[in-house]
Amino acid sequence: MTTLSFDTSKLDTFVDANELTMLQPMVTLADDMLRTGTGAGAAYTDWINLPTEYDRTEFARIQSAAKQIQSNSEVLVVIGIGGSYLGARAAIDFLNDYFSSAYSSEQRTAPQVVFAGNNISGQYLNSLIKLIGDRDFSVNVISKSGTTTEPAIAFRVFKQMLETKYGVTGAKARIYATTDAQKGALKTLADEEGYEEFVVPDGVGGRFSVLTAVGLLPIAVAGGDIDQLMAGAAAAQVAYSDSDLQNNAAYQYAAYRNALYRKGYTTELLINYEPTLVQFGEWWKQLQGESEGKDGKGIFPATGNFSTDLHSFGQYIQEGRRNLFETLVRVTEPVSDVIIPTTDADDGLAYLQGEKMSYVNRMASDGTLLAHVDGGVPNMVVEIEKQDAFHLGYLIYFFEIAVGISGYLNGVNPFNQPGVEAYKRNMFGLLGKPGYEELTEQLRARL
Ligand SMILES: O=P(O)(O)OC[C@H]1O[C@H](O)[C@H](O)[C@@H](O)[C@@H]1O
Repeated sequence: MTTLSFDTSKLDTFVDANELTMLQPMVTLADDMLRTGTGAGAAYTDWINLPTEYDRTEFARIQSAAKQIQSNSEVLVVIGIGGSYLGARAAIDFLNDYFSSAYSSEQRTAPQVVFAGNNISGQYLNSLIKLIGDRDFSVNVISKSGTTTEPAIAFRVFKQMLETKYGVTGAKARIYATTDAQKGALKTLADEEGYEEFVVPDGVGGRFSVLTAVGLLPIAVAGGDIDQLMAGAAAAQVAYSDSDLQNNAAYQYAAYRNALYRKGYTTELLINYEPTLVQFGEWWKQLQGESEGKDGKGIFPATGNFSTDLHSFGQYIQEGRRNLFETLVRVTEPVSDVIIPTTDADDGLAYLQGEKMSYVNRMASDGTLLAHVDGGVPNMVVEIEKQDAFHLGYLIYFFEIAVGISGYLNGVNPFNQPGVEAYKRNMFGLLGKPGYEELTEQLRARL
């Protein structure tokens, strides 16, 4: 089996092979724009070669910082929003036991990694503070711009907590700042206070930054093998470098999505059958949504956590409006398994006794796929062999390179996100931030 297989055999009734061939010239052009830096947003495409061209010295510093945190902290608070936390959260869930975050100190082999600054809820923050209790903790504050409101508020709170607990000097030694190399409020503060700093490279946008210090430090603290993560991404960098659709599964994925979109399939559901993959879907949603949803177009990215959601909106997928398609992400070898117990009790499960749950799960996914295809929902399958760091790196790169091609195929700049500013402006206006006086008046009059 290959590291990642991409199966489009159930698309036959939706997309003709000929349609893909017709897209090849556009894919070739998109590939050229992406790789020669002649496309829109080219200044933000350094993630393409990141798996092989990263700062080795900083990488070693990340590993020693992770060891330091593991040695003096029971908890690491990762403060960030969007691309500054989704990748780490996805990877940590993907690589660890589902409930590892709830383990007791005795059960734990690495610090508990918790996330703050990804919402504006005081209730959430209070509950997190309660969870940390009197345990030793460190903070990794992450913001590429260094000016995002949500993490800035959370950082104020945790900085104060650290100073109260460890004193001003002690606190500084427990704060790790991941931000721009030159600019932003966080960079200025980190320089002034002397925090250990890590860099979000200029040419890597937030949603493409999981393989930089942004993702790597929290992942390493949680015990993830970041060498293997980078090795997997590097292998994918080689595997997905050919512009010929026949030889490039990531490009095929981009082209099929485009063909489907043109036919009115405007919502894509990324499907999983493992709770440890749920957060991967959240990471993917930002990657797709911010890259493609602009200029009045783009596929709407959503997720399906199965079989759970089959019992909630499964009905809609099967028989609702026919504008959906699904991309199933599944893992061949289960991380662990349960054998369905043998019993005399007549609970209707006699035909399954002695079977592995992974077998039942597999049959559920195969059966669902066929049912959804029969119901008019195109399905593609991305399958990785194992749920480990190497395969995760490979999978991340698959989706990243695909979205670059996909954005260009749909005629948008996949590397900006101008629309995200609209809510921020209104929030600042309503909060009365200096410089927004006129807007403040206009908005308040409308409420
Ligand atoms: O890392 P930061 O600069 O704090 O940005 C965090 C996130 O917020 C922004 O609004 C952007 O739209 C996202 O692309 C980004 O990942």
